[in-house]
Amino acid sequence: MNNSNDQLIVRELTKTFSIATESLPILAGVDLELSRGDALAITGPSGSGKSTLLYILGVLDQPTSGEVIQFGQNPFVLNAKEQAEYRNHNVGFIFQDHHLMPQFSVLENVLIPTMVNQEAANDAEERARHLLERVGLQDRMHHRPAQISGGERQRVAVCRALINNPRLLLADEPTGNLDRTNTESIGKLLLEINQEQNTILICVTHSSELAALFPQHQRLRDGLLVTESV
Ligand SMILES: Nc1ncnc2c1ncn2[C@@H]1O[C@H](COP(=O)(O)OP(=O)(O)OP(=O)(O)O)[C@@H](O)[C@H]1O
Repeated sequence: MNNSNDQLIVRELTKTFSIATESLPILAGVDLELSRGDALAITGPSGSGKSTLLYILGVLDQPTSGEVIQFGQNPFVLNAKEQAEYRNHNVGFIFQDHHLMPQFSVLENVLIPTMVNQEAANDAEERARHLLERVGLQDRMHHRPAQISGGERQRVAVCRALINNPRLLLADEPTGNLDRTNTESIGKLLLEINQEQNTILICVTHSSELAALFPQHQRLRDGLLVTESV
């Protein structure tokens, strides 16, 4: 039986943006249930609300209505400071653009999220080194982001997302700037790490090649998630 402490549960989630007097419904009742170890790719047309959904799941935006329970907790009842702590402890983000700090080394970039997490800071450097070794960057730790390749930069971003041991890993078009070979290798890396660290992995992508690697695939259409046959 599934334990709700290990689950992400979304029921009837809606999101409507209001611009002046216009209201723009984007998510129209999304249902989703995932457990630790699950990996889901979400595809859908441009503007269908994929990033909006991911931002809500990452507690970076509020739903308009509906229920979101993550690991037995509703993060939307928390105040802003508590939400920031919740995100830091539970959620890892990977974006299309790596957002690495150019003036810091690869190792320092991976350590940034530990600076506000005292608990994680203890053995942080050892874990950062271990993660960078895990993704094959043991010889690039002291390079600056400009001194490594695009695929390597995205591997650093993966390590940075993992440094606080998140239970939920969210990737928004993580291979959008990469070629086919790097797309496949980042996709496989995310899926291997998802299994090794028992995370819930959700990846939004336009790449059908990347989505095809995932054991679960849903499409966002007309504000709803629809299962795609694999
Ligand atoms: N803060 C906002 N205020 C108003 N409208 C917004 C806001 N954020 C997103 N939208 C609108 O919501 C819709 C969905 O945007 P979203 O970025 O989630 O789509 P997407 O499926 O991720 O698109 P893409 O594949 O092009 O990245 C878009 O039409 C966008 O203009």
